[in-house]
Amino acid sequence: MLLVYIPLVSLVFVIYVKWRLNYWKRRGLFQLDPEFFFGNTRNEVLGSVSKFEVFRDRYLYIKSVNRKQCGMYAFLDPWYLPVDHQIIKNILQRDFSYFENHGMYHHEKDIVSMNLFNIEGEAWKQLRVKLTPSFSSLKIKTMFQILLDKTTILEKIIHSYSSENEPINIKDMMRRFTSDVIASCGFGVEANSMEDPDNEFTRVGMEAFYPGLLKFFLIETFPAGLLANLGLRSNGYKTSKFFSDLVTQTLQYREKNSISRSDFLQLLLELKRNKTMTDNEIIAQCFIFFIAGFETSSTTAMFAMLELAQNEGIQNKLRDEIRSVLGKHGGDLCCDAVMEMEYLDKIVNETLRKFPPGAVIPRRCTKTYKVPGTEVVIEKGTRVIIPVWGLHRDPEFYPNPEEFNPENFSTENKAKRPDIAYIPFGEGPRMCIGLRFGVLQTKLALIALLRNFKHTLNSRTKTPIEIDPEAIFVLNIKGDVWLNVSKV
Ligand code: HEM
Repeated sequence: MLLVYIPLVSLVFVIYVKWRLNYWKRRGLFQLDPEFFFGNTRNEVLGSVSKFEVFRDRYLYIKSVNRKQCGMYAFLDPWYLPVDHQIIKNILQRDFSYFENHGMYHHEKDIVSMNLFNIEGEAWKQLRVKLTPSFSSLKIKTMFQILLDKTTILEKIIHSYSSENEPINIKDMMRRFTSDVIASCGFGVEANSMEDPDNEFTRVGMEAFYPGLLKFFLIETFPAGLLANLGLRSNGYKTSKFFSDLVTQTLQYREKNSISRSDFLQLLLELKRNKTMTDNEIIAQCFIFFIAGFETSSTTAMFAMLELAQNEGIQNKLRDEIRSVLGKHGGDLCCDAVMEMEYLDKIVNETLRKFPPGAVIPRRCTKTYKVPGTEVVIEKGTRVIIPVWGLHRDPEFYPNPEEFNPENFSTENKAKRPDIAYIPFGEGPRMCIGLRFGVLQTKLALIALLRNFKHTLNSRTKTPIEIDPEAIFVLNIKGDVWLNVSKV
């Protein structure tokens, strides 16, 4: 009997898989050739290649065969990949109401997962409205002094490396700088990770960022309710507990001692006093500010330094600008001085173009959508991938996309391409809420590193660089980046 059933069940399975992997063809959409069962994601799931590079190259391939969009499969799950800039713009802006969710795992039992990035629909809208004032230019100006204090520490540390003629591991140093900034501006906690390498904050941040491919696969594949009830914590049990305890204790301390401080937690505490936010909601938002804020900015500063260390002319020009603007401000590193540094702005933009931390942006279709100007219909529930890195490396928008050229951001060159060709912070109502803060901390790190020091690439840095396949949420380099530093 078994001999009859096994081949029969196998046959039914094969037919089912093939039928699933024909989903896009049946809907009249060009599709990437899927592999049996794995679809188009085998190499990413096995960790042999970075999913960010895969999507960048897919974008370039699909454009090269003159297609505007395509279908693909994560195992048997159909995903939609637009490459036409107008379709992408519609999804992110005009037709946002069809694609308002990131489609990320979240469940109430997993407190930190209920954060602004993950939650959906009406709950997201309401929370976004409540949190937006916390990130206004004015609020960020009130945190400037905290940022400045951390910048001064960074500069002192760089000074000691140069005096001792020691190379700096800039990847690690930038992580420590941004985690100290966010811990302090976020919740008034002095993480001191720049001075204390074994600090808990950096460890916790790394655990959240590198969950491992297996856990990522589970989260992407199985229903959130099932996983949460089985005890899964998307960002690790220790990370969740660390944040819950830290925020709860800080909240209690401030309430008990009537302490007020100009940081994000204070703004959340005011929402709690107005009865518009609960303790658990506060914990989740503190968590996402830390997680979304530290690795994105630290990799931006790291990639910028990697480029500058290899482009002496650009590095010198930037240092000249920093010195000249600070000179006009009597040597005072103030918010206005940072805003006046136009070349620095171009360099940060060019870094975010060449190496966008959010190299793909996920969306979930929330209402069945007909792609304008085509017959293609995207069903409710379909995963959509916005190929940010592909747009940023598209020769149609950037004539020499592999070259690090800050002049890509001259007024003249910006006017030559559509705005949507540059979206390191996403676009539309769901774009990054911490944009200003992220850019400011990156710029301050670069000022501290460059105004009095010259950097070159140390031979311990592996070139050409490799992208880390295990970096799942934020684009990163495999291995470390070492720089020689000397006083100028
Ligand atoms: C260079 C620095 C940064 C980059 C490149 C970056 C990039 C991004 C991107 C690509 C998104 C998704 C946007 C979309 O779906 O359209 C995002 C969302 C988000 N970012 Fe950032 N980010 C940065 C810094 C920060 C900082 C400093 C914070 C907080 C302190 C932050 C908090 C968030 C949050 C909470 C969201 C979710 C917004 C929502 O879903 O409504 N980010 N970021």
